[in-house]
Amino acid sequence: MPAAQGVSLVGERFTVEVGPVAHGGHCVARHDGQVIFVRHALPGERVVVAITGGGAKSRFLRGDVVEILQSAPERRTAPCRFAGPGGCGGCDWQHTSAAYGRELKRRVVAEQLRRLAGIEWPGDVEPVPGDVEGLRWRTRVEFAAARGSLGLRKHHSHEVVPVDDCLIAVPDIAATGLLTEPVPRGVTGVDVAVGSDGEVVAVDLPVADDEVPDVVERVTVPGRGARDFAVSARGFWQVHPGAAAAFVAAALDGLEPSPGERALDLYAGVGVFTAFLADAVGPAGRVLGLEGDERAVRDGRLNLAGLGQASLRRSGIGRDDWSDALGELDRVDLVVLDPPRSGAGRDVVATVFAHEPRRAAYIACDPAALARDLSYAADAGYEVRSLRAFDAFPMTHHVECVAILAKTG
Ligand SMILES: C[S@@+](CC[C@H](N)C(=O)[O-])C[C@H]1O[C@@H](n2cnc3c(N)ncnc32)[C@H](O)[C@@H]1O
Repeated sequence: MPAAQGVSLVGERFTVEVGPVAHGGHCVARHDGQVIFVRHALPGERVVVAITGGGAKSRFLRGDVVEILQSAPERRTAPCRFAGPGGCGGCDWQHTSAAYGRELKRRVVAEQLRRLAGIEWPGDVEPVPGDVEGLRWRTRVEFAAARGSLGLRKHHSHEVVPVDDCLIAVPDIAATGLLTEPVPRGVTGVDVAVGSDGEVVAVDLPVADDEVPDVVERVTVPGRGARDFAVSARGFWQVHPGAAAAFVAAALDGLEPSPGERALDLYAGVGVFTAFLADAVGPAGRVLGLEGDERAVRDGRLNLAGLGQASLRRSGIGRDDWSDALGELDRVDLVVLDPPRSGAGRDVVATVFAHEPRRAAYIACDPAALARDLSYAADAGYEVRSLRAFDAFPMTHHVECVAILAKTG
């Protein structure tokens, strides 16, 4: 531990009153004035917490609940036997219902928007259509190998907890038998993806990108039809089967694209927004998707075959000369921004809004990054017209937002 953090407090136990939920899957408590981010707690509980990180002079400590002295009414026994202190780090909120998990996420989204963007958000976190109590939804899982078997990592650790099932994963994943079979020598992990047609692809790691097969993902958007997307079994794809369609519907409902409009899809992946936008703007319109990953661009071009008004270019958004690519469009009416967890950042946001789009849809997997980018958009003269949040990762702290922006005023 760095000297600046003082004497390590790891292993110490303190009795604390648990305060509000915080971004990251924990609640805030205090001991002797020092903040502790407590996992496996719920607001309003009185618990004994064992410190797992930090020292006497640290800005904050981390800890796990090891005893519950007074439980919250929303607490339940985790359905998964691998969840909990010292267990698998994949889920944060197994010890409550999916509905209360959404309430906790609502508080986090509202707090991030208020604190970082000065926005009061009155919304709720919506379940993704088709979700059943937050279990058995995940269609892609990365298992790590250790001591001859597969498992999932502990929170903030490389240590692997062997598992024979994962209750948030679709049943087809455990049904492969992989989790109970010995792992061959040299295999460091297995990535499993289940396509929407039920095909299960398991890829031993390490592997070269080019050797990873595609799976097919069908996206059906009410009122906008169905499209199939080929995507690498290790490439980016929404892991909740209802998520991609829910986000496309929310984005396009907010953008209200018209025939002939010009649209930009930034961080386009394998082209899911590009394709549905292309359908909406029609042959007289134009859609340009930009994506940095070579394999995603290759798959995306195949997915867009037959849509003459759509193109996908490889571009490192925010890196050298990326904005030159925008010259392919004679104007920008609509924008979709779907950046990675770190957000788009001030420069990308400023560049995009300098084109004065009629509307933009921002799809965000991190509410703090979203709030920061919305504040940059406000500096560029754009305000939030609507913001929906989706529980696309039940039982975890992750939450996805779709914000629609238009010119202020
Ligand atoms: C959250 S995913 C969204 C993908 C796609 N819109 C979808 O819904 O399937 C973010 C995408 O941004 C890409 N990406 C990350 N950083 C990038 C950058 N600087 N320039 C271009 N693409 C980037 C990733 O490869 C990934 O495909």
